[in-house]
Amino acid sequence: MPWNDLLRLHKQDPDCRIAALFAADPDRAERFSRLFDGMLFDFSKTSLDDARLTALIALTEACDLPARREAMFRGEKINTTEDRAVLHTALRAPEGTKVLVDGQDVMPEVLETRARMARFATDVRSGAFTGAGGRITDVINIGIGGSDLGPVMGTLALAPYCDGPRVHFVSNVDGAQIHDTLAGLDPATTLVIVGSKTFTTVETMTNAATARAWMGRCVADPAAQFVALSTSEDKTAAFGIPPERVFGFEDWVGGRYSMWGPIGLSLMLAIGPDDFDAFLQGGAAMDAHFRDTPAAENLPVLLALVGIWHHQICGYPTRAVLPYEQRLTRLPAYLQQLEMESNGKSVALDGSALNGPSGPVVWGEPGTNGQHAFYQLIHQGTSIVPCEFLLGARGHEPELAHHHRLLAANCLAQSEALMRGRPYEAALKEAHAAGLTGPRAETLARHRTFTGNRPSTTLIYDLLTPYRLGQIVALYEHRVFAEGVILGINSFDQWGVELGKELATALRPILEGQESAVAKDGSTRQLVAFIRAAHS
Ligand SMILES: O=P(O)(O)OC[C@H]1O[C@](O)(CO)[C@@H](O)[C@@H]1O
Repeated sequence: MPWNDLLRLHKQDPDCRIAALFAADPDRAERFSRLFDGMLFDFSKTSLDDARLTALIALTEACDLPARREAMFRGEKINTTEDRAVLHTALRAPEGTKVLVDGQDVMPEVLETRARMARFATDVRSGAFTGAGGRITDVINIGIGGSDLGPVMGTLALAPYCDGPRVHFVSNVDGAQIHDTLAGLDPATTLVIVGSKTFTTVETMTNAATARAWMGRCVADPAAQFVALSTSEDKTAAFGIPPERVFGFEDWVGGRYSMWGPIGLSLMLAIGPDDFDAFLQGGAAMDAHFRDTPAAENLPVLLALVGIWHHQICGYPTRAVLPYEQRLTRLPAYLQQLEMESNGKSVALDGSALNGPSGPVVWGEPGTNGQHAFYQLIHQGTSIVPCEFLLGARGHEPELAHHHRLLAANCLAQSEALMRGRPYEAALKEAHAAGLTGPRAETLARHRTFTGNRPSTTLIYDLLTPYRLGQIVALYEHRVFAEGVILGINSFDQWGVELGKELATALRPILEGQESAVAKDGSTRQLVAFIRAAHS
């Protein structure tokens, strides 16, 4: 039983010193790192050794990960609760690939939509497509969750490649966001993209209606400057967007896996179809690697296994994602949806209660900013937080290479400090050297002691190009899938978001004063009363 083996291996040496593993094995860094297509995943600063890694790999065999993976790529309906295939990989598959769903090759339609998107993006970027006031200067992507986070994250990440119209994102139903976004824009030169898989999400439809009313005040035919991205042609037509500006996709693309197709249109408009193609190629390269590489060499599988070691076996409750890459500032938020909406479940695929913990809490912030905020807890708090560092070896600003050297030095210093720590004796010596003596020196030394032995991994690559971003996003997608398979979870549904939506619908007439709050609990009644009072 691999789970029992893993628990036993952890129990045998729960405080195994990572630094001692390095001391015992001069080749540890190489042996616990994997290089793939320009990126190096270094997991040597963890407490994994050969036996532990072998037991983790046995997990992938016990759940038959290779067969499950093939089932996904082959278009089988592995999202069983929604009876859907899971084929976001088709969106980035190269021409010539065949992908069957219910016996039908979906690739001709995928490629046709990709080509239509490229033609439209080229027209907008060149000025061939205009608004009522001429060339499009600004694009607003209205969408939420998977219809927002991927394009926002990608557009920020690839800022050096953005040479199209300015792209803005509105997701929150809080009117403050659309108000502040529209405030600086000219409706006559703005294009509005409404991105929603279902075209029913209340936040998106509310924002879309507000944007249409705003545009309608200056533009005779506002629908002419609207684009829809959705699986639902009926609903986009009912909203008044003509079919030539609707880019459709199928229900086998999950919202949080959808930035590779129509939902990525805002990114394509920003960086252009060629760079968007490079992004797809990076994703496809990671697909081929994930599909064809044995577990011990397979980057997404190894990321999943290291995560399982830390969360399910060592019991560390959260994981920090720390990009030393300011332009990946929204990567942690993107990964929160990808990982927590996918694997935050307590029921296994067969409907039974999950046998152990689900996926962990994922959080983070770019370095070096985080160092001056929450790293204190990471270094000295009582909870151990495994850290995932990401670092580009080069930046896009050669004239600012000294900034980048400092950035890289900080990233490397953090993982070194987390592992090495500073023993009490060293802290005491420093206190003595600073002229302190007796109990004062000892107390200060205790405050300045770092236990160390805190695990981290580093994903390092040359430069954050569109191709590289594609690899990184697909790497994390497959990591989530591999983790879900090992835990026995369906990573592709999200029933846990439904109840809040239903209750919000019921609360709306109560807040409007049309219905009574009497059936609500005391806290909800009190909050309703406070809001109503503020409006009276
Ligand atoms: O694209 P849609 O259908 O508007 O959904 C937006 C988001 O809402 C969710 O369904 C959760 O409420 C996400 O899974 C999805 O990404």
